[in-house]
Amino acid sequence: MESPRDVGGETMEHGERPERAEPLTDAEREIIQNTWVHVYENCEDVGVSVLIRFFVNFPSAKQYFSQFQDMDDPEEMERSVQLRHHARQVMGAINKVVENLHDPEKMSSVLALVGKAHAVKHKVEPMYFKILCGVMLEVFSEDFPEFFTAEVQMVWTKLMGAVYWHVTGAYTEVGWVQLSSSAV
Ligand code: HEM
Repeated sequence: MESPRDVGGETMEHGERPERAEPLTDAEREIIQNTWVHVYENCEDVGVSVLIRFFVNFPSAKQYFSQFQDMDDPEEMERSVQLRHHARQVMGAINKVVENLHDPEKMSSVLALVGKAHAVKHKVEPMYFKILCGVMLEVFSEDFPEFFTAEVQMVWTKLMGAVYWHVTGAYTEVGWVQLSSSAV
């Protein structure tokens, strides 16, 4: 099991929520949009790789998925319809965020919806979002080393910090109280 990459912001368990997500500059937005194009062209493959890495390294995250909670074999996971479906959903939501970087309200409403659904419907421990954001960055950087230079990775870390900030904001709004440190 690996320790999660830090995508910025303190965990909710520590109760130290930054007042706002660090805003992106115009140049940073452009960097994200230019690099995302390459990732999104391979949306499904990259999304599936991200989720397999996530579930292999953090097996407790499988508990929320009825169809593969008992699966350990990455090849079997790759064939799971539910995993592939969630990979598309995750990548689709990130695409919406990237498309709306210039519109903070839209970006925040997209992520608030994601946060609310995961808190209320799926009851996912929010710490897993931080972990998954870190895994996304790791896989994007490994799969597209020519685009994800150190500078680009830093900008993406900032975006992932914003994603986590908005998602956890929605958890707070719906009164999430199930705080535990069992995620890692
Ligand atoms: C940036 C991270 C994530 C994004 C953008 C995302 C996006 C989505 C979307 C758009 C849906 C469908 C909407 C809905 O059900 O209302 C969904 C469903 C779901 N998500 Fe996520 N998700 C993320 C992270 C996670 C994590 C970390 C977990 C658990 C460890 C998780 C577990 C689930 C489950 C269990 C479902 C329902 C799946 C099903 O019905 O087959 N998600 N996700």
